[in-house]
Amino acid sequence: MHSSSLFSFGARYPIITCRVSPPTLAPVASLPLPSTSSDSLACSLQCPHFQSCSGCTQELNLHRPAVVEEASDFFKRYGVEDFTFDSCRLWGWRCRAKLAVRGSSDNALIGLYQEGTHTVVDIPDCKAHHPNINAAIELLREGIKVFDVLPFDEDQGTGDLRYVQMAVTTHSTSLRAPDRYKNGKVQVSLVWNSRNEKSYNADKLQALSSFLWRKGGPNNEFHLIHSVWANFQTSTNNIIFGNRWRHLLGERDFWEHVGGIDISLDPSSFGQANTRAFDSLLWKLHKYVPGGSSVADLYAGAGVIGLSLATSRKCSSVKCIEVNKEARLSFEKTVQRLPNSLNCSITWHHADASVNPLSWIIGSDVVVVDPPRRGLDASLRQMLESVPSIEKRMRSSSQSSNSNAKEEKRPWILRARELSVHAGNKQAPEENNTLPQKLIYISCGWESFKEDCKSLLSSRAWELEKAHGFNFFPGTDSIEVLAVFKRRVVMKKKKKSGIKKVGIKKVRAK
Ligand SMILES: C[S@@+](CC[C@H](N)C(=O)[O-])C[C@H]1O[C@@H](n2cnc3c(N)ncnc32)[C@H](O)[C@@H]1O
Repeated sequence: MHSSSLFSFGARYPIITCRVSPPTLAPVASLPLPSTSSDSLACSLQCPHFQSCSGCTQELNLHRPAVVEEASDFFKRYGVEDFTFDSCRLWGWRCRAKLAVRGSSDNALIGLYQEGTHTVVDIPDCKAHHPNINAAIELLREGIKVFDVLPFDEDQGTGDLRYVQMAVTTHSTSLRAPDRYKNGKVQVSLVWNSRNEKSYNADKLQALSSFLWRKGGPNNEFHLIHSVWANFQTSTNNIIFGNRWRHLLGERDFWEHVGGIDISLDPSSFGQANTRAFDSLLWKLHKYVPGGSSVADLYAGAGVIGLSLATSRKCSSVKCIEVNKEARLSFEKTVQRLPNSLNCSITWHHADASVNPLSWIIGSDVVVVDPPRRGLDASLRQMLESVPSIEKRMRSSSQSSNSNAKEEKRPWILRARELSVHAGNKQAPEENNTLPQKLIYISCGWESFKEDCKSLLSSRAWELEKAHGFNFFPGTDSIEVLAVFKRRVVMKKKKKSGIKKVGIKKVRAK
């Protein structure tokens, strides 16, 4: 149970929508809206791991990370007076966690690194995790002990289990909607320190996964485990996952429901950690995309944003660009569950958005970018800043060239076309030379966003129309931003004609 309210702090503060949910799953009475120092207490983390674990940095005022005020002031400076902040769920929000496994089989440490070290802190009572992630961790800990699974030793490169990824699906249509979140099931991915499933320690992997399924699978009073996967990784670098994935037990497909569509997420593709907050962001985003638009979704992952727009805004075309080829399978599965009536050309391209970025946005009305924390690739940002001059050049060259379409020869475009997936009822539209009038920037990195935003605005190609913040990471001083830019209208200077103005007499109608 949670309380949901809208409260405004007047002109100086952003509008904050706060949904206060309790740290445990037991139903509690709605909490009154915090207004003074009692804010901090009502919305405090209350986590025993705070300060030893690097995951959370803010213990009080979870509903209002300090950066919100800075963001509000920043947007005001650029003409957006009505920045809003949606606070969403404050505890148990994390539906996707990657955790290191260290220590010994008798005393496994499953958690995050201590700030600035490679010492893993065990976090069995993490308040950010969906409670079923914590339950699955306990089961895993038991299995590690029973089967003498050796946690990874970074110095020696030895051991069996390096990391675990836990992802919760809250999409169970057999349950009543209010019961779905708390009954989420966990997809467990074990990152195994071997080349493949035939390696010397494969029997332990098999024993551990069977244990998780036996104790947490559908034959138990509480069905906790959705599925078990293995990822094989032997490299000495810090990269968590290797390239080889194996589905071991349970359902292969993992479904979630956000932004009005069912989405499939394989463990290897990017998924947002805060499912409910992402859902809120998507619904807000829909409002800014005119019906029937052509959309380019850059940094698309499995195409969740583009596909949700295709459905809700009846887009005429959606083009998703993503560098991780593993996301393709999830995209294809999601497309299969879209409504049959959709009259949209949908494509997903395995490509780097920073290489010839113009080719990806040409022909689109709206471009959506959702880059990693480091922000936009410089080549993409520069291209977006040059949109007006590119448009001008294209206009004059199309007037001078004849109308016969040229054969495409650029290798990176031909390659990306080969690696693309085409879905939807509609054929890909004829390529036209329009460039987007709207740019929607979704950001999880406030510092890089500010730099990109300032640069886009100083180019005078774009102006800010709206901005919203979402509490994607309660317990930290980070927020997710949704910023809407529109093309700046440039007033044409009147040409001096050189002819003297002749006074025009107003003739009154009689
Ligand atoms: C913050 S995630 C967003 C994913 C997706 N929009 C979603 O919400 O599920 C950023 C994505 O950008 C991808 N990416 C990073 N650099 C890229 C690039 N240069 N070109 C295309 N995709 C890139 C990553 O693989 C990742 O899937």
